Formats: sequence, C-alpha cells, structure tokens
Amino acid sequence: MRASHAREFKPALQTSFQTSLKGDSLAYSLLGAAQAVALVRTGTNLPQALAQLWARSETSPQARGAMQDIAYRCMRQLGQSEALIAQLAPKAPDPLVAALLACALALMTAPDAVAPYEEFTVVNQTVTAAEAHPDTARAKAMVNAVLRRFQRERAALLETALLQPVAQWNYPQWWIDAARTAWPRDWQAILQAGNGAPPLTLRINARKTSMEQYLQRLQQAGMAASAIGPYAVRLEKPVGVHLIPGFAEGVVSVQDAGAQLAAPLLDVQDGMRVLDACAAPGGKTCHILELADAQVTALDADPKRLARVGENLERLQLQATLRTADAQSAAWWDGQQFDRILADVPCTASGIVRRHPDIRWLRRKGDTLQLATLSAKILDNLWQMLAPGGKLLFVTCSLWPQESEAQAAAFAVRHQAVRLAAPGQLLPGGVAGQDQDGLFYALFQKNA
Ligand SMILES: C[S@@+](CC[C@H](N)C(=O)[O-])C[C@H]1O[C@@H](n2cnc3c(N)ncnc32)[C@H](O)[C@@H]1O
Repeated sequence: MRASHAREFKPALQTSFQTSLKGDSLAYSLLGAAQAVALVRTGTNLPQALAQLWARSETSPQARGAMQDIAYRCMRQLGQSEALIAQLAPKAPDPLVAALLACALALMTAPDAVAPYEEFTVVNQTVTAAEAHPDTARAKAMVNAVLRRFQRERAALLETALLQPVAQWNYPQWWIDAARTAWPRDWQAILQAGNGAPPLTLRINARKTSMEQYLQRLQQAGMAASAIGPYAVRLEKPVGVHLIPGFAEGVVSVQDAGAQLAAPLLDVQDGMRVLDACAAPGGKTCHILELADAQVTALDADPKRLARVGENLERLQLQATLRTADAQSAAWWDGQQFDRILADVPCTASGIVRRHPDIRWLRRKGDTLQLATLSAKILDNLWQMLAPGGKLLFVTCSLWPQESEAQAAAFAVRHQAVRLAAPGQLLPGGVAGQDQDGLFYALFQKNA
C-alpha cells in the first residue's frame, strides 16, 4: 500500500444525514451499505452498524436486505477492494468515499456465477450515491473516474492487487499468518471457507417433532433439505426465519450443525442441575432443555443479550433461571454445585467468520491473548461450582490454539481435570455435506 493510503479514518461520519435518494434504488442501498462499512472501519460491528442506520431511517425491508447483502459482500472482499483503491485513487479517499468505492468494487468483482447487478448500473448508481451525501459529493467525479478506469483496466489492476496476500485472501496479514502457523496443512481451505456464504442449518426440537416428520413437513412446503446430524437439518436455499415452517411455534431453531454437538456431549439427565455460564443468545441452553427436564441456570454478563435467551425460551416453551452476572466471579452463586457446566466462553470468533465477515477487520492481533486470559479466569472460577463426578464442557468458536487446545491442556493440568472424549477442533466446512462452523470442544470430569 502506498504511504498516502495508510489508513487515517475520520471517526466522525455524518450517518444521521437523511438522503433524498429513492428508497428502492441501488444508489440508496449502496450509500447505506457504505455508511455501515465506514462504521465498521471505526470499530463498530456490522450488525450494530446496520441497526444504527435503520433505527433512524425509514428503510423498507427490501432495501434493508439489499444494504445488508452489499455490506456483507464488501466485508468478504475488502482486502481486494482496498488494494484496488490504493492503485486507482490518487490519494487515500475520505472514509465514506473509500467505503462507497469498496462496496461498488465488491459488486463489480462478485464471485457469483451471475453478477448481482449489471456493471454499468453499479457504476452509475455509485456516482448517484456519491452525489447525494455531503461527505462524498465533492468526490463524485473521482468516484466516476476510479470505477470507469477499473472497468477499462480490470485484468491488470486485479493482477497487481492479487500479488498482496491481504487482497488475495481478504483477511488482515496477521490473521493469514496466524492461520498458517496454527494450521500449516489446512490454512488455505480454512481462509476460503470463511469467505463463503454460510448455510442455513436448523435444529429440530425433539420435544415437538422427529427428524422424519420435519423433513416431510419441509417436503410438503416445497423446501429442499437434508438431515446432517441427529437434530440438524440443512435447507438447500437459505430463507428468512418467518418462512421456516414451524419456527414461530418452536418446532425448530436456527443453529449451526457444529454448535448442535454441545448439548448431547454434556449428557444431561432429567433432574440434573446445569449451569450455562455464557448463555446468550441461548442456542445451547435451549437445546439442553429440549433433550432433558433439567434445572438450568443461564448466565450472561450482558443483560441485553440475556434477554434474547428469554425470548428463545419463550418461543420454544422452555424454562430456565436467567442471571445477569460475570462468570469470572462467584458473587452470584448460592454455593450449590452443578452436575453439568457449559462454558461457551467469549473468544475471537475466528471460527465463524463466514457468518460474521466483519470480525476479521475488527479484531486486533492482541485480542487472542486478552480473550484467552479472560476465559481462563472464567474456567477456573466455574470449576469450584462443579459437583464431584460432574462434567464441564469447554467450547469456543475460535481457530486459534491459544484460546482452544492450549487453553484446555493448561486447564486440565491446573485442576487435575480428567479429559473425556470430545471432538477437539472442528475446522470450518468440515467433512463433506456437514458444513459446520469452526468450533472447539473439550470435555472435563471432576474426580468423584
Ligand atoms: C460465544 S457466546 C455464547 C453463545 C451461546 N452459548 C449460544 O450457544 O447461544 C459468549 C457469551 O459470553 C458472554 N460473556 C462474555 N463475558 C462474560 C463473562 N465474563 N461472564 C459471563 N458471560 C460473558 C457474552 O455476552 C456472550 O453472550
């Protein structure tokens, strides 16, 4: 990257500006997506950035869908787009201009078999979008020139950009290096899997249906699907939750196939006391309760996220005790030990980047150590709460050994914990047809 393209993002963006663009135009969606991308570049995660924009504008569901699609595509191709912009723009553009160009370039280089929009439409609508916002209006001619030059010199520009690993893989360099070090054989497949669109996997509620019944229900609804686990069903074409048969009545939930391994591994029996120590939004809490009549305490440090556990329990007609508390502390605990503990600890989320493609651009290299330190404290604190003979399942959605296997090994030594059979590291994608997220599982038992 040229020196003039070193990142200097202005933190103040005029995101509250109400545009006069037509709500159903591509220009409107491009401008919204660009604002979200610019917010990500100042440290906001993408779902929050989009929610922030939608909270103050009357954006139709269709336009929201289009904005979200463009912003997510942009995240998956940001390395390449920024390398192209560095070649094309005479000096580093202002943040919103850079984000708008990155969104346009993501559409113009989309890996889809059929391009999402005609290229000339993307160019025209990007210029229209630039004209419509005070932070980009002055750059209208530059935006036009950059995109038209990209059209003319596409092959050569891409060839040069792709010489840089960040542009080739669309991850920060430190992330590429970390993947290579941790997974010398699989790092390319791992990075590639993180750039794909995630599948839509459902978990059937064993209290309300069987796999056979539910597959039949989908067939009757004309939705192609296949069973990819004892409770896991993958829909061939992802759809919104409101279109999933039985979702509203709690017959199914959305949950990755890998994440569905947690509840069966915990081996919860009726009547057991179970602690789900980092529970929100409650996917695993609910699965535990679908499989056994257990007394579950669902804990989370974030009250807003914990409220989502409540909503999920309600939809599925299940019950648990909800506690907003810090799993590093025992201040909330009544001293009664648990038979089972699930520790689905906070982590870098490097194993679920295909669902959250913004994560790679938000994380910093030092986050891994910081989060591993926090989760070690959580694990150490939870161990005293486990009854003798009880089991603790440690889960992360990370690919970094520091947060996963190294953490598990050190924990076992610190507490003389017996390590039981568990999958260990699941790489994203996984075995053919399964297509799960990159999760880590370690199961411990306390000596009786
Ligand atoms: C990986 S998510 C849990 C996902 C959840 N188990 C599921 O399956 O839906 C980690 C959760 O840990 C929570 N968390 C972070 N730090 C925490 C702490 N110190 N104590 C308790 N919860 C914490 C976060 O708010 C987040 O909801």
